[in-house]
Amino acid sequence: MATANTNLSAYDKNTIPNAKDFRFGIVVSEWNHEITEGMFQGAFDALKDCGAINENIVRWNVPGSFELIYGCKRMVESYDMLDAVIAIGSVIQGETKHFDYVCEAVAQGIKDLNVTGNIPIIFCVLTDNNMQQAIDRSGGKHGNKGTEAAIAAIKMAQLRKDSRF
Ligand SMILES: Nc1c(NC[C@H](O)[C@H](O)[C@H](O)CO)[nH]c(=O)[nH]c1=O
Ligand SMILES: CC(=O)[C@@H](O)COP(=O)(O)O
Repeated sequence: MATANTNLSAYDKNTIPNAKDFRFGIVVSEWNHEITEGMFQGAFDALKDCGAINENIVRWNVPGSFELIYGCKRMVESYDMLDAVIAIGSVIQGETKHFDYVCEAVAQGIKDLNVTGNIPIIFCVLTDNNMQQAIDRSGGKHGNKGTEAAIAAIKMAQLRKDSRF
């Protein structure tokens, strides 16, 4: 099912673990900042709504989506108590192949962090054909990808905790 048939902000709190004891990192790309701020707000609000406290949510900014990889890596290295990190970016198709390289790099880079690291890194990067698609997915008619990412972060934090021996 495509996002057009889904509301990215829809969640049932009864099915989500309480987040009050978890610590979250959020790394936000400044490219297309009106879009990434919308997703940051969606993520922050959902974490709070599910029980997370302000003191347990740390935010860093990076210049573009390509830098999310290093930003997430350094954040995990700098804070030893994080339970999940959300990488927020918005890549919008331009005239050249730059879009493909940035999208490919950030997806592979964040995948690599998940494979090699111990902290789940959530992929909250919109890869849109145009600005309208980005608006629709960052608090617009299709909801907010940031909300969806926050719910994924809570579920993965719980999975990580439950999977410890
Ligand atoms: N065009 C977009 C970019 N480009 C910038 C790169 O992410 C990167 O910051 C630069 O190449 C320096 O390493 N970034 C986005 O997040 N969104 C775009 O649409
Ligand atoms: C996604 C991009 O990297 C991008 O918007 C760059 O635009 P262009 O390909 O026109 O230089």
